Amino acid sequence: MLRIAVPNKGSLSGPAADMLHEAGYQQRRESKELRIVDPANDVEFFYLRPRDIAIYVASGQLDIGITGRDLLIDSGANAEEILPLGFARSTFRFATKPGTVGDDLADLNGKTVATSYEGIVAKHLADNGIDASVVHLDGAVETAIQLGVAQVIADVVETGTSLRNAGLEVVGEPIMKSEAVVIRRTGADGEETKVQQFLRRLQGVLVARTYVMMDYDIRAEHLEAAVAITPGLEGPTVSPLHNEGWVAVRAMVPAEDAQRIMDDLYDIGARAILTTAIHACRL
Ligand SMILES: Nc1ncnc2c1ncn2[C@@H]1O[C@H](COP(=O)(O)OP(=O)(O)OP(=O)(O)O)[C@@H](O)[C@H]1O
Ligand SMILES: O=P(O)(O)OC[C@H]1O[C@H](OP(=O)(O)OP(=O)(O)O)[C@H](O)[C@@H]1O
Ligand SMILES: [Mg+2]
Repeated sequence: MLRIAVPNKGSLSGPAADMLHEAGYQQRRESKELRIVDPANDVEFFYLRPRDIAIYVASGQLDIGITGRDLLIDSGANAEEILPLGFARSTFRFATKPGTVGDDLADLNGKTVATSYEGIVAKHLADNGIDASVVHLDGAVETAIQLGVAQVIADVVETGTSLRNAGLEVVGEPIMKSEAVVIRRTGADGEETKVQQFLRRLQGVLVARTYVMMDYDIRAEHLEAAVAITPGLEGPTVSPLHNEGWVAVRAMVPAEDAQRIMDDLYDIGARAILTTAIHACRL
């Protein structure tokens, strides 16, 4: 049975459960459940603190886990990212009160940096030869500056609202970009067939979320121009129509471009242009 770690709280937990549900896996019914078995899919899910997931996966007790890239790197655990999942996207940045330090990393010399991600910050400072102290806080680190615990913070930024509310601004280059990822113990090869099947299911959800199916009719002489607009994945399906000189074309297109593609197809003579959602797929 495949043993999988899933975030039990925080920004990762809801979207991770939604994605697993869309991939056809049973998920827990209430938030206090710490473990469930999905016998139909031969999978066992463990609901763990996001920060601990890389440690469990690295220990070899769990085959795979879903966590944040930043949490994986911060943990220093012997696990690696095998599939990015496109949700819980964030940037990890330094921030401070305006005027405290400039954009040069060297300005952090001698300063105190508060963060919940001590591993990432200490390594970044050391790699860049900066001599700054790091104070570990569990969360709400934006307040550390007002309360005098640090002059600088390093934290997850998504919309920037938390920083603005605390009267802070980002300084320097982003330290890293993060999103939810599937992780596995570095070099692991156990349960290979089941792991690959699990990854294909999640990839199927990612594709279903990012592509739509587009169908249209076009005169045969404009087909090449239409195929250039909708090349599909392995080339579009082209079928003859009952009306001589016309063909029907079917191709997957990126959902975010669908409206522009429909305009472009219309302009070269395509008609009866339809888009439909993809609910699941295996590429
Ligand atoms: N506002 C946010 N937007 C997007 N991703 C976020 C946000 N806050 C945290 N994350 C991501 O979520 C993961 C951290 O999850 P974790 O559950 O530890 O913290 P959290 O979501 O801040 O929850 P909490 O601190 O309430 O427990 C990291 O990968 C981080 O990049
Ligand atoms: O840029 P924003 O959209 O404001 O998002 C970033 C904020 O979200 C997270 O905080 P959370 O609410 O999880 O609280 P925490 O600091 O206690 O983790 C993160 O730690 C930042 O504070
Ligand atoms: Mg948080």
